Amino acid sequence: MPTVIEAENLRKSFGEFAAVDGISFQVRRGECFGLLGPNGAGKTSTIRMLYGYSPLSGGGLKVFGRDLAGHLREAKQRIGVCQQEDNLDPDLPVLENLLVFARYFDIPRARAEAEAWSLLKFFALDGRAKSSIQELSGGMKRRLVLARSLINRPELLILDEPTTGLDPQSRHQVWQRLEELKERGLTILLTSHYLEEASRLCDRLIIMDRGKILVQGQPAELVRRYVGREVIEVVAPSAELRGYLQGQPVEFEDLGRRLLVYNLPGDELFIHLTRDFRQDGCTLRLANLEDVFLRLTGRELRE
Ligand SMILES: Nc1ncnc2c1ncn2[C@@H]1O[C@H](COP(=O)(O)OP(=O)(O)OP(=O)(O)O)[C@@H](O)[C@H]1O
Repeated sequence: MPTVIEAENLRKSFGEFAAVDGISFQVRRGECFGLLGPNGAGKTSTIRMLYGYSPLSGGGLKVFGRDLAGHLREAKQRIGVCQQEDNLDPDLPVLENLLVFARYFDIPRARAEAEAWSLLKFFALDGRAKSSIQELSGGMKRRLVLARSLINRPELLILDEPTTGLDPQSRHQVWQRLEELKERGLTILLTSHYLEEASRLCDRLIIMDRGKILVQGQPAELVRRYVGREVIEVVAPSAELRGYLQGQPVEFEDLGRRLLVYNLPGDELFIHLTRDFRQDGCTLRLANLEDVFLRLTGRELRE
């Protein structure tokens, strides 16, 4: 499968500080690729380089098979970008926001109008075409920004935290639309600090922390490799339970108010804990990407 993005030892520094500290990854055509990590991991700094908004401090970057710096103008015609902040024009109604944006790509008016209406329909905003931006809810604004990022029919869509700040219902609505775009073959690169978003949408992802890549791979595979199938979660663990676990052939992560037990040999431990440490409130759940981050760093993804 052809490669859409090839990042080789990519670096971004602000003075002495390395926000992106030599990361390498490839995004293939048609896949949804994620950059997952806590606040400050370097996700936004990375993707700003990918769409030419911020120059590299070091390393190499090819987009659509060619060095990005050497064909930036042409590449920008083929990329859609949705930044974290809703930078819509508050002085223009919904439809005009799309049409004005289309001018940056020299899209003829008639084609821009047809495209804009089709996008408004796709994002369930066609009833709002004449509304002012101030009248829109947070979810509608985000869907409009997404619609705007598709006005030039991009081959690559870059999304910086597409659902941050949205309520769960709006978030699911955005996920459904992104899944449909994926099915149509669009290549998507997104950043996120929601593990559910990353697991659901991404074919492959990298987990970043402090400017570096911790791991990369398919979400389910990473969970299997670093955590296993299930995890016992204990809320407010007692000293007795902690003492008991010390003597068991399991690994656990003690976060103080929460304790997580990994690499469970079978059901016996959970049965034992729920029987003999009933007051500790143990639950058994499926392992997830948050556990992977915790296993690798000893810290929580969302602190
Ligand atoms: N223009 C800048 N000048 C100085 N430092 C910066 C600048 N932009 C980002 N940083 C720093 O670089 C680091 C990475 O920031 P970045 O925004 O890339 O992280 P992030 O993973 O996208 O986090 P978030 O989820 O909060 O957006 C942070 O420590 C941030 O303070």
